[in-house]
Amino acid sequence: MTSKGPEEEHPSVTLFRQYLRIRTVQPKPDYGAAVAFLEERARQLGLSCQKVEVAPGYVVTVLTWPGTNPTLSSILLNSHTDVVPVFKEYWSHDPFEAFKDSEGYIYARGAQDMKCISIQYLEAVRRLKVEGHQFPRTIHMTFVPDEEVGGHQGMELFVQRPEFQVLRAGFALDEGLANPTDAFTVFYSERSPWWVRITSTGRPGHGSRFIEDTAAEKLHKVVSSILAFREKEWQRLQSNPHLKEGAVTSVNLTKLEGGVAYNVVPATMSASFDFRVAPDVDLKAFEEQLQSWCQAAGEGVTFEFGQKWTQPQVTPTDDSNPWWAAFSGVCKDLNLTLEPEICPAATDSRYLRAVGVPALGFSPMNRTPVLLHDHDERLHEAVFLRGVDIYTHLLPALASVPALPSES
Ligand SMILES: CSCC[C@H](NC=O)C(=O)O
Ligand SMILES: [Zn+2]
Ligand SMILES: [Zn+2]
Repeated sequence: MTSKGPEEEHPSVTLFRQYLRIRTVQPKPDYGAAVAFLEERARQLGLSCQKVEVAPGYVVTVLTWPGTNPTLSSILLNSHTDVVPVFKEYWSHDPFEAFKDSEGYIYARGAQDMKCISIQYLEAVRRLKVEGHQFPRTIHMTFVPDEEVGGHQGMELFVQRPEFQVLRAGFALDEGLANPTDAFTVFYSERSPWWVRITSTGRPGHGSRFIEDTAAEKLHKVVSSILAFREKEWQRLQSNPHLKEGAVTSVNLTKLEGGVAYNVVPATMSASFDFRVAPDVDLKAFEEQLQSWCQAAGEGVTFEFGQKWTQPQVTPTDDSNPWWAAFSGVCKDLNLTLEPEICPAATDSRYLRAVGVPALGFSPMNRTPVLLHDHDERLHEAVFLRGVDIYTHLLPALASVPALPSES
């Protein structure tokens, strides 16, 4: 399916490259251009297009292909429209040009995360419609803003809206990760992001003196406790070949703040940590642990949250879950090897799962290095087109799952 020159490029690849050129890059994404692009897709596909402004300037675009049995819950195909910033000087090609090299690799921010998937959904639906198919369940494609900065002005608000209730989502697909091997990664849960800022206060004074009870000394103690915990989790991961990254809790020290001059001992210093808490962790006990690390460091050490997710959910990956049975059944028929895992990072799936919608994180990219958020993010056009094929098989199965006990 690889095409060589632009004149023989597959139209789905051309569309993908057009979408990649829209600069929906944080922190100032051009959402207007993305919404206009999606409205035009809806028009071309003969699908209804609803725009839900969840916050001023933040529009969720919903394209709907109605099913034949409106009593059944629907399939939600979710993708976010924003992409992360770039360090342009490290790229081999302009990250918003969607350059395709002679081998067929498409270079662009969003090539993996996750503009590929938006277009794959659209192209799979187009193909199935053209072939005259109709399925019992309605398929909604949701294109949401703001995911890359936490989804607080996107999916988090959307799931609380009446427009979301009306969709009656029974099951959702969302993003996953590329897999460098022959297998495909699928996420059934994710770790909870806890962004924690620890502030230490202590006695100030002249930098030449042996001052006791300084902010720095106490902050150092907490940092040591947390980094020791990090090491323990890292060792746990390293020593057990059955554990994948998402199954342990990670933490990184990502910010240190404080101080005004070399010779002034500051009264306040802070350290910020990005924790990703595994879904089997008792969150109450974990917060108590944070508390006790701070207390052990001395007086005047406190913490606050920049992000605190407390509703981790797991979508079952056994045949008791009819959605999993349909999804994995198709993969089996297509001879795709699945590697079910817990997503190490956070996606909009957490908001969906938290309101009771089972969700799988799946980006159909195998034999592809994980380049999301990285320099030279790229995807081979053949892998992209194979992804369209895969969705072309997944959608009929998912949209034909018979009525669940709760639906009859
Ligand atoms: C925790 S809100 C930020 C969400 C972000 N998601 C994708 O990279 C992440 O850092 O996982
Ligand atoms: Zn993403
Ligand atoms: Zn991302």
